[in-house]
Amino acid sequence: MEDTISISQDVPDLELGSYQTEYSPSLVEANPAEITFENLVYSIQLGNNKKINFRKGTTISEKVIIDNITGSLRPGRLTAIMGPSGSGKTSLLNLLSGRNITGKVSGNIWLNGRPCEDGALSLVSRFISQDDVMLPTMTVSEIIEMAIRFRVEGIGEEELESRKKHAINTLELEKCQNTRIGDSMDKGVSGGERKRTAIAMEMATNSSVLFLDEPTSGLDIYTSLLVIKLLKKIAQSGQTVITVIHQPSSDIFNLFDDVVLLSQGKTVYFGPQDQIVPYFSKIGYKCPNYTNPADFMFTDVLNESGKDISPRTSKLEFQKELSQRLSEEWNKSELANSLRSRVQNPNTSVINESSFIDTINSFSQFKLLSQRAFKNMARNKLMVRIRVAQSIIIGLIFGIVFYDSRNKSLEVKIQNFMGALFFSCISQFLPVAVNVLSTFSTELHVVQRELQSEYYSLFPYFSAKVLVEIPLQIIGPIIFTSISYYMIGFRSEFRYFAIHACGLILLSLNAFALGIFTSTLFKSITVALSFLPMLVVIPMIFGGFIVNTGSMLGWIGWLQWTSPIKYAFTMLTTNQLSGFTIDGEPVGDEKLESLSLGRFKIVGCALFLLLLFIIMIVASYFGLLRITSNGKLRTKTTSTKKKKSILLGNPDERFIKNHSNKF
Ligand SMILES: Nc1ncnc2c1ncn2[C@@H]1O[C@H](COP(=O)(O)OP(=O)(O)OP(=O)(O)O)[C@@H](O)[C@H]1O
Repeated sequence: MEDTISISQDVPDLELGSYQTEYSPSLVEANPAEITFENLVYSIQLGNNKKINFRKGTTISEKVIIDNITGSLRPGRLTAIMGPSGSGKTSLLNLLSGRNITGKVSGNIWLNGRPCEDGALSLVSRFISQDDVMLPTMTVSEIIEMAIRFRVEGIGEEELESRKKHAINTLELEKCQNTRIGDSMDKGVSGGERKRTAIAMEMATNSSVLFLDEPTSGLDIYTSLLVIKLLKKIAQSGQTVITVIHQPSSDIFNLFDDVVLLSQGKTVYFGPQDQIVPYFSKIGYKCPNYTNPADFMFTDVLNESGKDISPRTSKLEFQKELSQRLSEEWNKSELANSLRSRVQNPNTSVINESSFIDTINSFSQFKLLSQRAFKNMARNKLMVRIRVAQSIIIGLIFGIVFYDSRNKSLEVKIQNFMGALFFSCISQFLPVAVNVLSTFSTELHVVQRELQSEYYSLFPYFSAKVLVEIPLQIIGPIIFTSISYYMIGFRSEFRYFAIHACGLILLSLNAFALGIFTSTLFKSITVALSFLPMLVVIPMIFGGFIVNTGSMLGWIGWLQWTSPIKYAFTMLTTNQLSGFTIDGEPVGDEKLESLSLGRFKIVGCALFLLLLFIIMIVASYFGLLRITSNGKLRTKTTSTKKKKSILLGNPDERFIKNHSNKF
């Protein structure tokens, strides 16, 4: 066994046909890394949704997802994790890579014999998730370049170019390197190119271990084969490559060095790919000639197709019994014994600091993220155009509808002014909140993925996002005010115009913050969009125009002080009516008094709008922190320093006596 699964530097070169490019694995300077794990158990508490097993009359409050798995993943080898849907493939990958763990974990994981608690493995590994979301406005080349810049502090242009070129060449992305990623509305690269870009992003920086969750999902057979061939090349360069895969074709299956077969969270097979057919044949499952071994495992072994299930046994129970039986067979096998002895004698070679995946400092992250956000906004012409067009069109409509109100009778003039001021506020609040919510919800997926991949941290991202968006929220109200203000006939001196524009700008910033905050409340954009009207209608009702807030019941009237529309409306109305007299009569102040807008005047209202904006931005930050840390605001994150000290430290004592392995 030791021979069959030993690390082979002498793996024969693959026939890559037209994909054979000049490939120099020298870029990967990372140390070879062996991941070993023993008795891994991962279970989820079912909490309030306790499942009741009516037959046995017991309450199950825990679901075991990974059930006592032991194994070794070695450098230079491409390992496939396979199994039926729901068998625990993604959970095992997450467990090994230390991502998305929401349940209880027991067992041990080591990297070259060092205990990998506290997510230390993330320092030397990259994870490519199934949802390869990327900013649609960026090109393949820019995405790879950004990934490198986020990893290497102060990288020189020459090295950057060489790393980028290497990644592009290796992943066969030359043809589409200047094509934008695109999305469903604006088609960009193909699905296969997108997948390869995701791999290129991660392999452009050194890493000893590469985890992939279904890299071939949604791809045709030909492109899937290409992707797996590329993974094989990466493995041959010395990395440990582990991929979850669904139903591979026989060509793809033959490329794997090792296979992990799971059923109901249990190990059914864990060893060399070329031993799988003999192994199952030995325990009574003979693979027919000319049959894809992967198909054979799914149909003949894991489902025992053709076998009659007793009508008294449910499919689930049958599956459980079968998994139990197959895993017992596995545990008794010679291959399992060899694997256990491998786990007891792992490679314990030193891991150099050069193998650690770095991130740049927070200020450099902020700089890069601001540049990216500006570029993204400049390219996202549709959103900018919509914002500008909205301001022009609504400004013109207001100008026409309320045209020259100044020269109407006093009653008409005041009625028109009130209507124009209130709906000016609404026009700079509602559309902004909806636009921000819909665009930010899409961006959020990208940010979540990048945060998980530890390209940057949330604070630099959020600061850059707010900084870059502020100008857009300023331009809209300025355009709107420039068009409508003088057409309506508001006070003509410039200072009144400036105060009017400032009030609307501050309101627009509040709408921006509300849009971001709402997107952090819900996982689904549809739910968030349905919830938003409620968050907008309440400030509208308490805005001071629809209902006289002075007449409201005290226990509900306080809500007016939380409404940014109220402060903006008060600011704009005071700006137009304060000190307005007719024949010495203080008509404007009387009107203001009758509106019960409160004692805050222009400056006070501006300060409150600023305060509400700050509160909402801080709330948005914590909302983002909550959703990007899986709902746990105070997640225990281990510092990079601690992770480094774990990996640079001595191997576990139990392995020191066996310190004889060499790759
Ligand atoms: N956080 C969780 N809460 C509850 N159940 C979970 C959780 N995570 C995983 N599961 C359950 O654990 C089982 C294994 O899930 P996992 O996603 O690992 O399976 P999989 O083999 O990758 O499936 P697929 O091939 O369909 O993606 C499934 O039944 C899933 O519903």
